[in-house]
Amino acid sequence: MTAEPTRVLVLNSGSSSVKYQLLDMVENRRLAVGLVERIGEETSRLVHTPLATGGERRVHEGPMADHDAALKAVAAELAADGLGLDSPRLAAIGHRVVHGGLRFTEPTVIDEAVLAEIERLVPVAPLHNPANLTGIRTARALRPDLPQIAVFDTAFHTTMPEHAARYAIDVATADAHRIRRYGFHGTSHAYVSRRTARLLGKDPSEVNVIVLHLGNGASASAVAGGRCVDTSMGLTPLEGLVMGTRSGDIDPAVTFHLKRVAGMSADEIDELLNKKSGLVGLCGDNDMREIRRRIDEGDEAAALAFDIYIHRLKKYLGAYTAVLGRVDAVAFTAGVGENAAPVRAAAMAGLEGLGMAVDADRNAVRSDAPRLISPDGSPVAVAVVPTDEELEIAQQTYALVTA
Ligand SMILES: Nc1ncnc2c1ncn2[C@@H]1O[C@H](COP(=O)(O)OP(=O)(O)O)[C@@H](O)[C@H]1O
Ligand SMILES: CC(=O)OP(=O)(O)O
Ligand SMILES: [Mg+2]
Repeated sequence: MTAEPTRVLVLNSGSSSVKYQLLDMVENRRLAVGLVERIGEETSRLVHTPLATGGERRVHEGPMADHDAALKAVAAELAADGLGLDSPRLAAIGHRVVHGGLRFTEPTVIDEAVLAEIERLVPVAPLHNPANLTGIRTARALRPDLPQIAVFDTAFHTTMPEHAARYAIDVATADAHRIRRYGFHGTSHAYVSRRTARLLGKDPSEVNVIVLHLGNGASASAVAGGRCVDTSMGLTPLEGLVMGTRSGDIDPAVTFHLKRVAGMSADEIDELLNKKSGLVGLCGDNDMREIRRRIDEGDEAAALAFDIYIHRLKKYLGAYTAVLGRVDAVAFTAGVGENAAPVRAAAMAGLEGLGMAVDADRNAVRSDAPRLISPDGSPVAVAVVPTDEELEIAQQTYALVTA
């Protein structure tokens, strides 16, 4: 008797990391989860947790030159638990792909034409699409017979109206080069906005939610009745909030100034704004835990970086309140949003006029569960809703291959 293929492997390849999960979609459980960090650096680190066997968490440190090496190491870990990629139980592999342009609005079976389109979009997602492509190519080489599905960060944002998606620049130039606001982290914004509605006991179609996805990359979205109507990232994942290493919003003339006055090349400016700006540019650290520790020790650069980060968040909360007209909930998610109570408290401080507040005791609770942190009777519900991009990608992948 051959067991049914009911399992999905999800690969979420970031610029220097891979998060992965193996899930059984019928038994509704995760069999293995893991993370490879610092790919391409001197020492990479793989952390693998074999949930199915109940085995111990395994940690390996050593150099992994690229995403190909990382993925082969992941495949070896899975094989060691009897969950290898050669398993007939595997139904598909689901890949997070960051930039899908306008062409991909749904999960898509990957073929050569799809790969070519993801490749064509590399210039507008230079930190992400190359890693996604390597992940896909390695996975296809390991299991050429298996459906490989791409789930795009941009898909959820394709409902944005033209007045939110267009930049106010010459239309002919914009159209010739497909310059518009695409938005990213869409899988997370979709999952979290729906999960927030459920937390309120409502259908997603009934509620307006502002989602703050605050990870290393960070973005805000305004979701009206389940549809995205605005988001803070644009043509590329550089626009919007202050991030770990990215500037977010700046006057575009800063770039001309850097070129003309500081003599920097386009590539150097790109590197400056994407990798040496944001929190790391302001204070040398991009990890919010380290920044809070330094603030507690009286470090002024860390305190200013934190204040700039919070000021930008408040501006988006105000903007999206105006865009939505009525806000039912604000949801904090991703590494910073889920874990950093001081960020949530500071972002909400003084926003009583918008109907937003946090209860200090509720905000201090540490938990993996979606939860409200606003006081009872608050006009806007403020929530912490852990994201699960991998589950969302697995569900979309399995739905496509079993349709
Ligand atoms: N306990 C914590 N307290 C504060 N910040 C945290 C904590 N845990 C993680 N973070 C922050 O979350 C970030 C990573 O978030 P994550 O959503 O995993 O990002 P990404 O998916 O972009 O790699 C870290 O850089 C750190 O700033
Ligand atoms: C699009 C994006 O910024 O993704 P990440 O947060 O994984 O870097
Ligand atoms: Mg992320």
